[in-house]
Amino acid sequence: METLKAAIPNELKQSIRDSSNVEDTLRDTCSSLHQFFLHFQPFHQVVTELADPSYALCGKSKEASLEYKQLGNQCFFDADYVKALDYYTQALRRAPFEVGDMKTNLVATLYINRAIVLHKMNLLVECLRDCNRALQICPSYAKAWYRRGKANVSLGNNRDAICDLNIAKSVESSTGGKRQVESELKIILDQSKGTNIVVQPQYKENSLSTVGEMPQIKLRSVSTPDKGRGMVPSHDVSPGSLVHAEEPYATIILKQCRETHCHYCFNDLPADRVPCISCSIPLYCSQQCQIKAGGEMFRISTEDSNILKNLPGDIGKYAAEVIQYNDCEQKIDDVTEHKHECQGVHWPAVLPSEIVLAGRVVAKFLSKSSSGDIASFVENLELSHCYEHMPFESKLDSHIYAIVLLYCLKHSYGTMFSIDGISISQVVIVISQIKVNCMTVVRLKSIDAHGLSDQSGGFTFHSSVHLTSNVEQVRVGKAIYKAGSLFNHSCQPNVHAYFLSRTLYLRTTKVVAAGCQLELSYGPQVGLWDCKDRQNFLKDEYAFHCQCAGCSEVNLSDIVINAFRCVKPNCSGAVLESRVLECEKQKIKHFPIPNKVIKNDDIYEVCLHTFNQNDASINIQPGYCLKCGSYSDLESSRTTVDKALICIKRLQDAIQSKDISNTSISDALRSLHLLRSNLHAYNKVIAEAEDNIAQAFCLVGELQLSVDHCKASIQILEKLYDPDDIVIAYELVKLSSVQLSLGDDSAVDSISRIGAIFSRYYGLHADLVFPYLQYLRREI
Ligand SMILES: C[S@@+](CC[C@H](N)C(=O)[O-])C[C@H]1O[C@@H](n2cnc3c(N)ncnc32)[C@H](O)[C@@H]1O
Repeated sequence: METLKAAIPNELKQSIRDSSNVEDTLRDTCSSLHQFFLHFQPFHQVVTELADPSYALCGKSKEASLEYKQLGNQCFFDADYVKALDYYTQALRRAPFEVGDMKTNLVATLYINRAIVLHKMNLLVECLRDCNRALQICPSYAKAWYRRGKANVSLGNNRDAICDLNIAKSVESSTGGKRQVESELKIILDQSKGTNIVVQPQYKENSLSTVGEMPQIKLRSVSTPDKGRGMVPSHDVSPGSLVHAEEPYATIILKQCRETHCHYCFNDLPADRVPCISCSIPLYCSQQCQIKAGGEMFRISTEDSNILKNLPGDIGKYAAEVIQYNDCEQKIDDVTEHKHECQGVHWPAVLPSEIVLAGRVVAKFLSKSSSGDIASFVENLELSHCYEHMPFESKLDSHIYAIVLLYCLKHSYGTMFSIDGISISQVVIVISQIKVNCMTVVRLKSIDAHGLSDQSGGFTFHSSVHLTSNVEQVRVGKAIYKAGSLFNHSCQPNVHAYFLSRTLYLRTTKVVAAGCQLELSYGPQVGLWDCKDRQNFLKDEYAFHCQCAGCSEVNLSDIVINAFRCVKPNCSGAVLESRVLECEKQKIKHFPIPNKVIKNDDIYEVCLHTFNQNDASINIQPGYCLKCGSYSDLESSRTTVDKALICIKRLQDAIQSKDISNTSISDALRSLHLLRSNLHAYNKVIAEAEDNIAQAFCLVGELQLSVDHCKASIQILEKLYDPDDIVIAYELVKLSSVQLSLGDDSAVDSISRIGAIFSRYYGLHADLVFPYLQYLRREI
């Protein structure tokens, strides 16, 4: 890409810098750049490498698959099942579907090899699912029926096991094999004599289960002068109400999650992950997701399935059920998001995620449009964009990527569209729409103090240890939601956005009066960063200047979050550095002070002097206390704080490496003292230091001290955020787990508070989003 960029003539770059969609100059710059590339050999080279399957490493390869299979076999014989599992998955990723290995289909063989490993690892349901997959490909695969029978025995499903083994006996061709199955059958039949055989339900593929809560609130779109379109409710809405639920228009997994999360539903990948049938990039949690993303199903050879027709009545019915239930349930959507990328080509793996997402948006349009009229594409999408406000580098990148992407898509869509100034400019706009409207899909993950994470939602706890649990938000994907894009941003949001699988849910966290905007946070919010940092982030990421109440009205959090303390011993005033002060001064000037502030408000406590001034004559200087006007030498305080922070960082590293010494804790305690004597009591840095020290004390078993420091951290965060903010609930999760370990009765209060906050933010979905909650509830 850099070669392409460097070769573009300066004159053309200048036109791109000045290009605008409004004045229609964008089409000309797109057309000129396209013409330039057409005569530039390295461009053709780039496109060939990206879009020609013969150059790509993402296709299927029998040789590569067999190599991984061999490595898997070796690890299996060495009883290294974890590695064997991984090698068989890698082999499956690369195995071409139609290829045989000895007499059996290679993919089916690999599923069975992996099923045996899963059985050894006692992952029985996963083992059963792999057997089903092998049988869907080769219904008369005796080894697969046999393995299925063995897994069913381990699961206590004797009835199914007997059926499986009977089928295995019937389809097994060798006498030795038949004898082995017979002896296995005899053992189960003997065991089952005199006992009632339990009929278990068939183990199905993972399903995308969601709780059936539907939004009941009527919303309408309104137009506002400062934020464009926005969404408002038609009547008053109480906190915790579900106001919106939506499936995405298009999604893409983030590169760093490709090996850990399902490429379709974004949930954690299980041990029996399912690779794409036609290329070696995506991994799915189930066949359902694989089919929904790629549109391809395992194909059963008719010749092979005929063998099952010879089975006696009941057993034949049973076999048909095992190998076909997925097909019956599965409704295949013609518009699948991965199909057009799925020819083993390189571009979906190497282009930036946003560009691959733009490809998915375009592909969705193309597969739905009859004429391939790409000129009307952007209009149909009805999303806002920021092309005019994008910096030059982004404008240039989007021109280059739009041309490259269209050439890559051409390989899948042939003559459905022509590549010219019109189509390229449409894709440039789509790229800028993605910049403004794309949501990051996140998952909540809890990590205990020993670094173990809750992968499956199923917790196994030792009765004596209640581990501290840190709640972490993991960014897993990017998605476009068409109606969801109409909700504006606020740094003091009244709506909380979260995701179950790929579905977006929006829930109110405050009372919202009829006609008032429902606003969510695009990332930054009051309490997380100061006003300047939030505004810079929104400018860089979304290209707008935030006009929300949090950025225009004075609030306690923005004043104290980075503040120093006053030199006067008992003064609670905040002292600001110039960077923060500039931003706050703007707000103070426009804040109707006497009306809004009550004298005993915290905010009055930290900047009383400022409020006593007439707003016309406000003259605050960096380094002067906002309450009493005393001067502090911020340079010397900054030096002390920086030194103390080095020490806190050392403790953080020690926590990460689980190597905490008494010296590192006592050094951190001294640093905490220095922070407290230089920074304002509500400064976020103190909260973070308290939190680190709490974690360290927990790890060395000093649980009471851990509780004390955890509480100190929460007290500050309650000043920076709303006391009922979800961030406080995350902190309370840590506190309550240590309190439980101590047998401290106040755990009950902490857990009730967590429950109340979670149900406001996640409603009926709270337990699904954060299964650890169920464990905490059980404890009280
Ligand atoms: C996802 S869209 C929201 C819907 C948009 N207002 C529309 O008309 O389509 C994001 C765009 O809305 C505007 N916007 C959203 N929140 C804003 C805020 N707090 N301040 C200023 N503009 C905002 C910006 O133009 C931003 O690029």
